[in-house]
Amino acid sequence: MHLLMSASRKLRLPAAALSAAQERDFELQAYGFDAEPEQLRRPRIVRVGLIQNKIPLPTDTAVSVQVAALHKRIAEIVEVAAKSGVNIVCFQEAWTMPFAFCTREKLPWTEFAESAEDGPTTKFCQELAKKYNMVVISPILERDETHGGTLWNTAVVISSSGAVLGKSRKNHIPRVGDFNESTYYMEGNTGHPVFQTQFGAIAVNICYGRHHPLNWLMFTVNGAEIIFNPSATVGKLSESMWPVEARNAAIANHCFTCPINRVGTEYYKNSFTSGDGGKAHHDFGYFYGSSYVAAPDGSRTPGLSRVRDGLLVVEMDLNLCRQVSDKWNFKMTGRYEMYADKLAEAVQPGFIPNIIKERASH
Ligand SMILES: NC(=O)NCCC(=O)O
Repeated sequence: MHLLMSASRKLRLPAAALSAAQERDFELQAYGFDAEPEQLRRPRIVRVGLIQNKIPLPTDTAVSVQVAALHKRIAEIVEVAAKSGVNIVCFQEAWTMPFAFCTREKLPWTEFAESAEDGPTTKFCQELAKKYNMVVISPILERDETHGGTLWNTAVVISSSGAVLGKSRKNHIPRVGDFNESTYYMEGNTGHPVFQTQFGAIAVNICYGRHHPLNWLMFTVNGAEIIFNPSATVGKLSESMWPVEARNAAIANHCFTCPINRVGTEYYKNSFTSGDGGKAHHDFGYFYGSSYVAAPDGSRTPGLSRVRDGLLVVEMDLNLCRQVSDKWNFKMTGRYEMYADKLAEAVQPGFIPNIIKERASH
């Protein structure tokens, strides 16, 4: 056997899970990654579930009705995740709402915001977590009443006990295409938290943070073994980058990465523009799904559908992270002290870039 040649293999799921997925009209795929046996550590096997979905109702439906429909849809998919043995489930970015930030309108979209600590969606997820002994990662639009009712793009992490373990706010806010999110919330202030769960050390790098290699790095500096990347992104803009970035992050940081994207096209009654000379339009384009999991050795699962709701179940042995690290030594060979010193200089106003030029000859 080749050392550390883990490729994703197909995983068999219970017939009850497969038939429920078919009845409920979503794709169900399952894969596994292996690691070498070790003498001193037992395998650390964990199953993650990635859920991608379209919004079930038109965007001009009453806010509470849209939220209730999304709760219902997710509950029926999570039930299948439980039947499939999932230990940690993650939903897509801002999963309780249409991705309406393109519009720049405040109402009704800001009404989707909820408390991360005790909002109705967090309570809903706490029930799921307790019922299925599952860690739930719930990315929502957060309203922070303690700080003037400010909005944030936040992933709430709920332990399998049902307790809120904490939250991780989106560090990088896009200013590209129709992603007009900077109208609503600021760059997150929670840093790079890692949540120690009974199934492993996990972190959440929300959507656009995917394009920032140092953002991934910092989560693993804090010890993340699995980094979830709940996203909302569209075909024309990012589909060529999607298969590369999270996979590269898994390799560069000796961890598993789990990018998730929503599906479908969301239509808005009022047209909007985004300052790029384009005609006013009513939608973002299509969200292309394609959620997948990448492993530290560079292998990955196939992606879910580009158009259908889906649940991707992936079993992994977390021992693979240290095995790949011991082989490639990126953490050991990284010159972090050199980068840290130089970056500290580079962010100062008086910084002079180190560029060596040929002297003019006379
Ligand atoms: N939701 C979000 O940050 N989207 C930005 C576009 C992208 O990162 O592909």
